[in-house]
Amino acid sequence: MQVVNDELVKLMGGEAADIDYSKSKPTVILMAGLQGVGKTTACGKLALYFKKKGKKCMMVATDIYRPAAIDQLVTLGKQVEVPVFEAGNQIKPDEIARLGLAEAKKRSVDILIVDTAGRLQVDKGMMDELKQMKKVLNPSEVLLVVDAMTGQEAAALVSAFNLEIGITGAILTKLDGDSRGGAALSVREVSGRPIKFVGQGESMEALEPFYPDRMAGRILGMGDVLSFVEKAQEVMLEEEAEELQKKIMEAKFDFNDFLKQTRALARMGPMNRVVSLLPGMGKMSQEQIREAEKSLKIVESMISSMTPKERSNPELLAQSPSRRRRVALGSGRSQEQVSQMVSQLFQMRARMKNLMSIMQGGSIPGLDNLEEAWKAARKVPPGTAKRKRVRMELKSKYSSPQAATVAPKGFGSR
Ligand SMILES: Nc1nc2c(ncn2[C@@H]2O[C@H](COP(=O)(O)OP(=O)(O)OP(=O)(O)O)[C@@H](O)[C@H]2O)c(=O)[nH]1
Repeated sequence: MQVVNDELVKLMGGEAADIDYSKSKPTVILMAGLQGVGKTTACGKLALYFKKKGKKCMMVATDIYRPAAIDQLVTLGKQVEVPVFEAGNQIKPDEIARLGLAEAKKRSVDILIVDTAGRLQVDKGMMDELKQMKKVLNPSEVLLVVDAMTGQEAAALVSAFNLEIGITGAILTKLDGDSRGGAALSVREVSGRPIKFVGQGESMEALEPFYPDRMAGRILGMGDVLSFVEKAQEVMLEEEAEELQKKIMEAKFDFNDFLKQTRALARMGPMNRVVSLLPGMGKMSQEQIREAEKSLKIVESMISSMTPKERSNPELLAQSPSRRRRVALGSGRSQEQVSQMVSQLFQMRARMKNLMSIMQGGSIPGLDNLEEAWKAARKVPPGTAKRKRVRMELKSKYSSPQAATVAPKGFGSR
């Protein structure tokens, strides 16, 4: 498995590839791809990504064929607060591009992102138009936007674009879908060019740099513990986590803590995406994940109809059938659902206490010293060979299938 993983990583370029910034402003990024792959959405996401890095951005709308395309980009521009240059749909795309570039220079913009029209399939007209725009713009990047759901035809598509106009990289979109992202292999293998970003949802925040090692883990169904930890750190402060760990140790985990956890989990992104990051959990079907989400909603509705005292003292509910009846009525659930939920909390307390006592001796079997190793990895400067080696060691140690412990039946599960 490790050998296959390493070969996949190599196949996809080894490590993340950054945008090639031009020496003189603006760095021009020309977006290309078939219709409906997510080019326009990717423009908005890229604009937000660079804006967060402190770059001054502007987008150019050159898709004069699809009626709503210009409005769509203008709307996305408003959403991410990045200006969009458009000149209606009566001027030729390369002329709009020329005017947009001039405007970007006037405003001394750092990054200019040019959206283009997609077609249902690769056609000569589309290629000629893109060639013309490339001549006008002389872009630093020509990014081919590929839908991750594309199957084997991705290879033909990538080579057509690369041969005709020459791409510098790709963006793989819709990775939040069921696909494992195998199209990533075609992009690199066929064009020799790196994937630079991945899109994981319709929202403007759902864009991340592409990490070959993480994608390899995903393709092999080994999850991606490192991305999971990063996401968890984004939604939960370290001190909160420590305070929670203390409560678990003392078997005092209550319904308030449970609510906090479910809300933190919701902030990490769509459940199917979060679950796919956990080793061994990739096998959960979409149906099971939807079931789990439904159970969480039911549990949350019952917790919300508890009094604050009951939330922090679940014993009150365990001892009083009338309290349980009131909660059932208040949440529109049955009394046995409330009783089951209360007893599951106590079971969870016992199980988590047991898990913690194992960890007290060092760590969870198979994930020993993950925290220390993780901290050490983050100290090594990114982009260095050492960092790559440390990440590969982390990866091999914590994301292999044997490290995957099947999660105990969760709270509210059937
Ligand atoms: N789930 C998901 N949907 C996406 C993603 N990126 C784009 N979409 C959706 O895919 C559809 C097409 O996106 P567009 O950005 O309009 O695609 P396009 O390539 O610009 O299409 P044309 O303008 O017709 O060429 C829209 O409904 C987007 O919301 C993604 O990463 N995940």
